[in-house]
Amino acid sequence: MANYVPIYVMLPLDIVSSDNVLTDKEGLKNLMMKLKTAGVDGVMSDTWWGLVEGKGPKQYDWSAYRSMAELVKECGLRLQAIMSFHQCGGNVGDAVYIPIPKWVLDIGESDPDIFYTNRAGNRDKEYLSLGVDHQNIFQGRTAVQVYGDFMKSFRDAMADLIEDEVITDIEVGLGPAGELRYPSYPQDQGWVFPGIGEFQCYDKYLKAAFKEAATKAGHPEWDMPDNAGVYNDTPEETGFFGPNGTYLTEEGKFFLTWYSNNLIIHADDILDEANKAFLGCKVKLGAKVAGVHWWYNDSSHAAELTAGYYNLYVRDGYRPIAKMLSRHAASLDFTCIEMRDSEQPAAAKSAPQELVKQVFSGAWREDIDVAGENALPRYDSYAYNQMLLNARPQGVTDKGKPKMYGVTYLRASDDLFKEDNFDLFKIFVTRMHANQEYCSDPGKYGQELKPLARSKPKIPIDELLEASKPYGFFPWDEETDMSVDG
Ligand SMILES: OC[C@H]1O[C@H](O[C@H]2[C@H](O)[C@@H](O)[C@@H](O[C@H]3[C@H](O)[C@@H](O)[C@@H](O[C@H]4[C@H](O)[C@@H](O)[C@@H](O[C@H]5[C@H](O)[C@@H](O)[C@@H](O[C@H]6[C@H](O)[C@@H](O)[C@@H](O[C@H]7[C@H](O)[C@@H](O)[C@@H](O)O[C@@H]7CO)O[C@@H]6CO)O[C@@H]5CO)O[C@@H]4CO)O[C@@H]3CO)O[C@@H]2CO)[C@H](O)[C@@H](O)[C@@H]1O
Repeated sequence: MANYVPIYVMLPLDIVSSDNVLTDKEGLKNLMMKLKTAGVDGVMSDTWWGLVEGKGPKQYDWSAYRSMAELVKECGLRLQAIMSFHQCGGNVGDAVYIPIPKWVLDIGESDPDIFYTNRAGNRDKEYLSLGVDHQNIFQGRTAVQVYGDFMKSFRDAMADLIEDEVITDIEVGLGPAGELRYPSYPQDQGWVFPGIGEFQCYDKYLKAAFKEAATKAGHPEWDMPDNAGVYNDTPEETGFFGPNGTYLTEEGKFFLTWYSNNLIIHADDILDEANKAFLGCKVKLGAKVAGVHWWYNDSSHAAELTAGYYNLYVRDGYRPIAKMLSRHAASLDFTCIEMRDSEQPAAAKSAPQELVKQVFSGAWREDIDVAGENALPRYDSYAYNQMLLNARPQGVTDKGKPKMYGVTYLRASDDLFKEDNFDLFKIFVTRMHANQEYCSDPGKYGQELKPLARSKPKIPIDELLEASKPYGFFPWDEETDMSVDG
């Protein structure tokens, strides 16, 4: 079974209503039973902070999500639960609007700087700015404490389902769309693909933190960029990302290091809370990293930089993240594994295939597990074959390595269940399993769940950054040996 890659399917975003009720239990059960007939291993679902802690601080109501998780068990599936500390709405495919809790938004009324802010002063209410991670302003708690309490409450509410190994994965929400990133490309502020996006660090908390860092570095005169353009610019249109741009100067490098380090520290702190919350539980922690593939082939990697991934030809922006995850034994869940370079518009200088290779290679070098998702809904064999290739980049091997820890398909929908689409999807599932029967015991394919041990000691940021030295990629086959067409 060594080559078996488990496959999960994302549940619809709106299974729980805005008043925190599981609206169509029967319909959801049918959907899951249908997925079960395809042989999938499990499902992934958001658990929205805005719904569960919506009534007030620490007033958790898990009843709807418990019902959902019990259904998962009844259907013989496993559950990957997302700790969704973000808003639903504002990203590609967001069919419903679920804000963060009202009592938190109310705090934002008097202190709008709790939200990520672009240079023009626009606030993004999808997720709290990491600038307030350690600010004691949430009715006596810091943001990190609020996230930690939510996860402990989840563990208490779901203890039996964790014990029964129904809930096996915890995706820790670390930013907008649940991904570890800044909201640099918000559609509701006018961003369209493939705009370079904007830095989002102009709230008062992050501005003060930057001034302090620059002063400590002996440059009190350094400031955040004022020449990085606007959402839909190309790199050349800006002074920051253009040829010989500011990003290559000492001041630019200092800013980019600070901006991207913030994200790593943010994730490290919250994962530490997650580790404490799930200590001793047989679950795997995971963190999502967004597939920002546009402008990857431009020297500036502008879109990755504004998202907080300080990745250049001469600097690996992802492996330090993987190294940080290694201390929590967490998986890196990367989110554009279906895409091929040839499908992208030339003007976007996009390279999803190389990006996937880079991110996966870095993670495997740091000895952590890699999981993945498709970024956009796809039902065609090209997308499935690309996902299969990335799941086992060297095909079926004696040792079953390298291979992904799991793949989560985005997403269950009426389109997926159309006869032709679903028939192909079933073949895809079988191929993910390397043409083997569905297996209910992850131990048989080397993924036995062990009780979560305490995170290893903190790795100083300078040590994490040693991993930014670029290395080559792992060897990758040209095409999968498990094509859905075969
Ligand atoms: O429940 C869990 C979470 O779920 C949601 O978050 C997930 C999110 O939904 C995912 O997209 C993913 O997030 C990332 C992703 O990793 C990043 O790569 C990035 O996505 C960008 C994408 O990579 C870019 O290519 C670009 O996409 C644009 C695309 O390139 C354009 O061509 C166009 O696509 C249109 C297409 O032109 C149009 O024909 C049609 O196509 C569909 C077709 O109609 C249909 O028949 C079928 O064949 O499928 C076709 C493909 O969908 O519609 C397309 C879509 O409108 O526009 C695209 C959008 O501009 O930009 C993308 C960014 O906008 O960024 C994503 C967000 O960070 O993973 C997330 C995490 O799981 C929820 O948002 C979360 O709240 C939940 O927690």
